[in-house]
Amino acid sequence: MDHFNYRNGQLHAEDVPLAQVAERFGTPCYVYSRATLERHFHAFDQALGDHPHLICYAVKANSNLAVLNVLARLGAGFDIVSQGELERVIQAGGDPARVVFSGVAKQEGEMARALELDIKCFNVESRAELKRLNAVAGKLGKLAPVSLRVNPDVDARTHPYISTGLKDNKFGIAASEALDAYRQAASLEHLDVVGMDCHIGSQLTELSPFLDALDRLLLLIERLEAEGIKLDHLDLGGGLGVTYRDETPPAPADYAKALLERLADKRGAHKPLTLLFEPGRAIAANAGVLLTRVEFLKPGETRHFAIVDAAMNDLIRPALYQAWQAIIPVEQRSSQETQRYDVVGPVCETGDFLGKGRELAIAPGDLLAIRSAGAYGFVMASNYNSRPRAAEVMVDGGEAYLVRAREAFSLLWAGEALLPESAGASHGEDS
Ligand SMILES: Cc1ncc(COP(=O)(O)O)c(C=O)c1O
Ligand SMILES: N[C@@H](CCCC[NH3+])C(=O)O
Repeated sequence: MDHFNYRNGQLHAEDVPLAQVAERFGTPCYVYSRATLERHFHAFDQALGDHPHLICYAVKANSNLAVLNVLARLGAGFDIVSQGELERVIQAGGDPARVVFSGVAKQEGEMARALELDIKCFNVESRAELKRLNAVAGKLGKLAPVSLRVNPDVDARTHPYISTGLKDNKFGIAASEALDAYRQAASLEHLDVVGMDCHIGSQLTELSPFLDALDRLLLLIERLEAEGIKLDHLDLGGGLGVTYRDETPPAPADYAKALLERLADKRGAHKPLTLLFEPGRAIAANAGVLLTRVEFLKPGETRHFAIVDAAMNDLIRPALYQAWQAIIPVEQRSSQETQRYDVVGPVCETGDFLGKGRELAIAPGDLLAIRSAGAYGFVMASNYNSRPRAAEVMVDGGEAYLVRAREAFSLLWAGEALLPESAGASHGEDS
């Protein structure tokens, strides 16, 4: 569900016609809907009802400051994977006490900064990380709250590049090793064991892998309790999928209900564990579109190309995962005949496509919207081909705000330097 709809043949974001946004801010341009972001956050938050919980939005999905700010104002927590994401959360008004820090290779400096800000929890992914965190916390005279990310070896049945909960994946601590790792954590002086977490993959469209993972974690929690290691929270990660085309993922309410029921079944009268979730895509994907303009139509012998001004450097999901995202005209035309196009960008790679074989009625100069681009869109953009990054706009009711300007060309060489004139003087000389 989102707030991108046609009215009088014009695609709108909330009450703003997208053609107007393109006119004002240029293309390519990401457009986000505040109302959709809010609705998606509430869907999770309300689904948990009275059960103690915290929704920690996964910043990696979309780390635009305005997006983070919208969520911070709703009282969201945040799941981060780098100091960069932490600084963005703080800049956007997020509460560090609601931040959980995931990732397989946290550096000492990143740990120190997170400890200084007193974040809620470190989701630790290896024994070596436990030791490093203990040492950093010791040096700073801090007690680091930790949860161990357990790899439950559950098949998330998603794209192999975004499956994270299998033995073969680099993430987390194997379930078979977890008890021992918890004992180690509990023995380290500067660590405070507070939770357990897992994240088995992204774009999951079925409930069963989540439930299987939960069952495995609950077994471990029981064993830990028997040894006197008591946890306050259980973090079930993110991963809930969205509809890009015809997928039918469970709604956040059904997903939460199923997990709460399983928890009630298995934990009975135990003191309730606070539940944490780390949704990224389910909150942001359908809250954004990428606007692009048709530069040329290029008929070919075997296929026709619609060459647009957005490219794989702006949205890499189609090229990287063969992901399908809807591409629709911003202004509907009834008169033109449709044609099948490969929608491609200006980048010099055959892999630079945004969609293949799309039926469109378009002419050069027309605007297209690539849907479901609010998550893993701008954040994965690059400057490949020395292309500046697209603008980002947030729509709120009838207003459109520029929340990040299109990158200036000067940024493409900021921080670089030519070699000094003297360099290379000895080059090629006989020694
Ligand atoms: C640890 C962790 N938490 C949360 C997420 C967010 O996942 P999603 O966007 O699928 O909800 C990810 C990415 O898959 C992740 O690696
Ligand atoms: N970037 C991926 C999701 C990665 C999830 C991160 N753990 C995508 O666009 O589908």
